[in-house]
Amino acid sequence: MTVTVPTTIPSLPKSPLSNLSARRRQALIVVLISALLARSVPLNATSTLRGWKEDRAARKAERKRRETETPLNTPALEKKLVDLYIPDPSGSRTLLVPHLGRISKVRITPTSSELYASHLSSFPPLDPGEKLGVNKQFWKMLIAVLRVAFPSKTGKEAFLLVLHTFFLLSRTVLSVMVARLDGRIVRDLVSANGAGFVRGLGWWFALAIPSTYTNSMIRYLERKLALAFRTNLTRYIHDLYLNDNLNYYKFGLGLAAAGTADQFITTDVARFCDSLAALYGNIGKPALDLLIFTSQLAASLGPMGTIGLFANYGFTAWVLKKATPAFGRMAATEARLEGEYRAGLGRIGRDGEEVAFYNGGKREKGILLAAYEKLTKHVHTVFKARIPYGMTEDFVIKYFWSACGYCLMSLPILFPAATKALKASPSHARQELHHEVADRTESYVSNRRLLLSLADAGGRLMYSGKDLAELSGYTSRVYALLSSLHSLNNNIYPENPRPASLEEDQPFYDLSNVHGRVIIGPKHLLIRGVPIVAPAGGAAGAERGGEELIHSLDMRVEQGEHTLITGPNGVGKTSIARIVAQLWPTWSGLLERPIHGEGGIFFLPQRPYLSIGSLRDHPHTYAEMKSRGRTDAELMSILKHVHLEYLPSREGGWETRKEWKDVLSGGEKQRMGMARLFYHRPTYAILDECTSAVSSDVEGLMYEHAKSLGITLVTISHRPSLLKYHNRHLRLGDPTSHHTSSTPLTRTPVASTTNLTGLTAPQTPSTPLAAHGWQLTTLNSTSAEEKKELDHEIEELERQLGEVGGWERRLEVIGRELRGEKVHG
Ligand SMILES: Nc1ncnc2c1ncn2[C@@H]1O[C@H](COP(=O)(O)OP(=O)(O)OP(=O)(O)O)[C@@H](O)[C@H]1O
Repeated sequence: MTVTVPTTIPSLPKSPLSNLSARRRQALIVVLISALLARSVPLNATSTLRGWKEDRAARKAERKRRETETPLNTPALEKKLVDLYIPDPSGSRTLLVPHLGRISKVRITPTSSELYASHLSSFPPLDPGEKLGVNKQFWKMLIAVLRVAFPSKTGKEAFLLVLHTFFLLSRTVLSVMVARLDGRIVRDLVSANGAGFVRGLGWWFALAIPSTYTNSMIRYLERKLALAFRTNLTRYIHDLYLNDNLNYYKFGLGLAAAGTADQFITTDVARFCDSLAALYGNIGKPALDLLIFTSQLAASLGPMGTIGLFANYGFTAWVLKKATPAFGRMAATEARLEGEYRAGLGRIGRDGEEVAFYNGGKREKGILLAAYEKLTKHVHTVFKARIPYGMTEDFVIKYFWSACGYCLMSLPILFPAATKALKASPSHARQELHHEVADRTESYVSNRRLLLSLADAGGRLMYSGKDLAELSGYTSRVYALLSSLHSLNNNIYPENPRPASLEEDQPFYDLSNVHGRVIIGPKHLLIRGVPIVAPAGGAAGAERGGEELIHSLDMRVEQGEHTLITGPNGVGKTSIARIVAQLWPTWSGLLERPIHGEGGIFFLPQRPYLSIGSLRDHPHTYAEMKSRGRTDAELMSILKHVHLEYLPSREGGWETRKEWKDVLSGGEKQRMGMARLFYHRPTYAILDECTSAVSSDVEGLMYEHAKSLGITLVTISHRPSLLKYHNRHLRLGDPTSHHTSSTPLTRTPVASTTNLTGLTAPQTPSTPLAAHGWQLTTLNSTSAEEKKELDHEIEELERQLGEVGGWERRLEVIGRELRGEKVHG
């Protein structure tokens, strides 16, 4: 009988569990891995370690403090949360975050402007025609975003990554051990070795504990890593989005990337981080598995088998690359459509009352459904594209790979076995049969398990090609957001050539060509030669530039010069405020204004702004109030001036937290705005229709009070009744024809020119101004001197009127003398 014994099968190393030297080898591997990991820690590890230890000690102390506290009930918690955060002179903030009935203190250090400046060159604007996918541009974008998500080689993320890598390596080592043990158990079973079999089972369970722990830790660390990436990106974006350059406003205006910021900052960033953290595990681990398993199998499969294995990898990668649709572009499109749908929902939430009054639910539903349909249609396309791809993937990885595995395994068994069989003597054959079969069984079981793991690793590596493509989509979204914010922050816009269709005399306002001068700090407000232009970004901006509302405005306001701005709807009144507040650019000319806030200039817009927080938070947070020595009594006296003294008792105290924009009436909201003005007492206030919902009597009292506090008012309004609180009047549009009734009927403009440092308005007030004209007049009756002069004039006229009787008598005498009559006396 011919026995096919594969002598060339190098018997697998004895099980590490039963062989001491093998165990030593395993230990050596672990030591080597640890040494490798230790090497990955940079040389300045001592200081890093010290910093890390200090951090850990601080975190431990904070945890202990929280653990010793008894959880609070909601009202007590709310009382403790009187401050949203505690500011620090260094610019950091300690946030008070409620968590499980206790308050966690989280210190947030703002991102430095130097860091933003150093990152600017990494985020050039994305070319709209850029092809999305796993290409050179993708790697560039990924590296740029990683500078934010993974800021330091010695930071928390690096530590997590090292730990993650360690567990990934451990899992591979454990998988090899399990494969060997599997073979060993079956071998003992085949050779009826009961003791060995039981020992094997014992090791089986012993290995189960580190294996399951390793698997759980891998998942945990992957999520921690994703969260750490997200935290870094989110804080960086928040600091860039909500800074003094008003990037949030400009982003909303559509001057940057198309899309809504909330979708970008929430979903897209989260998806990017999850995808990136998972990809490390999905690529790193299988790649490592592939190396280790291949090296383990190479000894069994021989050089031909190993070459075959690599040829197989190459072929699979090529087939899958050919079969992969543009997953990156699809992911980016899906994110954009999700954003549009989300924006629709957000709008209904925000303007719910208005929609309800207009009974606009049906229309909004239509808009929402259309957005949702657009999204589902796209998702459908993605699903469909996945069918052939999934089939190819499954066929290649599950079936083709298994068949190849069997073939490869058969190579050393079938061919060298024949040679060995010829050489084997029949007397030895029977004797060795038992051992050889057992060895072969062990070898087969171990190899099969390794091959299965290899197929699994290879499969995951190939699947991750799709993940990588999707990551490229998310990367492009996060990159677009960061790049847009950087551009906005540095006022960088794409340069647009002047459109040929524009007439010669038409100015072209391109955002990349803004050269007005803005000086913040003077004690006056000066606008000299500034065009009032509504900016336009994107395609609209390229086509016709910004919209000119006023060709050039000159106005100077010194303290005490209360100025009322009137004009027809849409003429550009609020736009002046937008330019002064620097929401819109100063295209040319000069703008000088005080600093924003206390002691400077304050803006009250048409729509009152009320943040979520306590009633007290509206002028200031509790901590800020305390640091400035302001008191509740002072707050109450301010509320009296705006006739809202009933509010704290009606709403349950100063600490009550509510969605104030829904709780207060329109007039109350506007009066709260005035209360904030009185609290901050700026030198100048630009009031834009901010009392339109307040009754005239209260409005008058508030204006008088503002003036008594020394606040110079620049008011935008349609109410002629407000004219009496101002001594100058800026009329926009054509003042001879507009019907806003802001023209004073009883008060005559005494001059059409301003007498302020040579700033002049058009010379003839009666001349109809151009559609985009303006006229600044000084009103007379509020000046004491003018009043005195007028009194003198009246006295003189009355004196002259008193003389009329005498002159009439004299006229009669002269007439009689001329007729020859005799006149006596
Ligand atoms: N965000 C914007 N983007 C582009 N154009 C805008 C924007 N806001 C306003 N405009 C344009 O600027 C014009 C002037 O707007 P503005 O708000 O200054 O008018 P207004 O004089 O204050 O009008 P009203 O009396 O109705 O408040 C509008 O007609 C509009 O065309």
